[in-house]
Amino acid sequence: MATRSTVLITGASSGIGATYAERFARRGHDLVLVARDKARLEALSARLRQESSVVVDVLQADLTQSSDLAAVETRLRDDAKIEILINNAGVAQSGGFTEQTAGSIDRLVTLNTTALTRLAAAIAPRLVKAGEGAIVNIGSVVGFAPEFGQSIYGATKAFVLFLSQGLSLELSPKGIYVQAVLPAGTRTEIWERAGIDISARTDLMEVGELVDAALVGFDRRELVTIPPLHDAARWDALDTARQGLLSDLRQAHAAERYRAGP
Ligand SMILES: NC(=O)C1=CN([C@@H]2O[C@H](COP(=O)(O)OP(=O)(O)OC[C@H]3O[C@@H](n4cnc5c(N)ncnc54)[C@H](OP(=O)(O)O)[C@@H]3O)[C@@H](O)[C@H]2O)C=CC1
Ligand SMILES: N[C@@H](C=O)C(=O)O
Repeated sequence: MATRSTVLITGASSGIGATYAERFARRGHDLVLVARDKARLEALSARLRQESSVVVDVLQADLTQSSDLAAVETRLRDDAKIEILINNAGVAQSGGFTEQTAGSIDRLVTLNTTALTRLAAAIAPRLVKAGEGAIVNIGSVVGFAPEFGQSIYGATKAFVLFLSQGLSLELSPKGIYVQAVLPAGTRTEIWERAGIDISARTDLMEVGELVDAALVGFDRRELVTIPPLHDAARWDALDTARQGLLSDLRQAHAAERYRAGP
């Protein structure tokens, strides 16, 4: 990837996305920043232009709205300078499953999965044609953890991990790097936005530390980056066990244990 290739970051007005913007600007990358809050995007852009002398473009978009999503897809398809997509925009779940409404479910699923997938699909063909580029999808350790009680949110993050692993198998042979980043609790506005009280939480990672760790994985071209996981062997063992299961699954007959009988 060109040293000054442009990075498009969704959810760039705060938190992890805004921190990615700072870090890539420091690395000399031009930026396209996407979110709903144009004032915050403009303020961040002005600061980064001044601090890092990079080109920063603001693209206001609500990625749950089809016309806005289509505009970002068009930018990803048409702007040959964009070689890196940071698929970051996301919302957490407020309340339990039975407290959800059609609207809250649509927002969670549309932003965290549909928009992320559509944007990856928009840039991938152009990156494949160029033979280089990167797609970074921000998942979550909650995607491993139905026990954490955010069943829909966690399902969207399990989707992000699965999609990233699948895209890597399909695209890495064509020169495209795909990374899934799985943070654990990180101190950002996502909690307040979801009405979740974190005042008693002592286990939240600071967002700068999170993004810096994610970028270490990025620079190493790691497929699944889990910044809070100190023992990488734990993930390796889990994914190896998953892969080991595959050969047992394609069977013409049901398992004995499911055979109706006396
Ligand atoms: N913080 C944490 O503990 C963890 C976060 N994550 C993931 O990290 C990612 C970033 O979240 P984080 O930085 O923590 O949270 P923030 O709430 O700080 O940032 C979320 C970003 O997404 C944008 N956004 C929200 N809704 C929309 C929308 N409809 N259209 C476009 N942009 C939108 C927000 O901007 P605006 O309101 O201006 O649109 C904001 O820039 C998410 O995918 C989240 O699931 C994963 C694990 C842990
Ligand atoms: N965003 C957090 C949960 O709400 C997380 O992914 O840990």
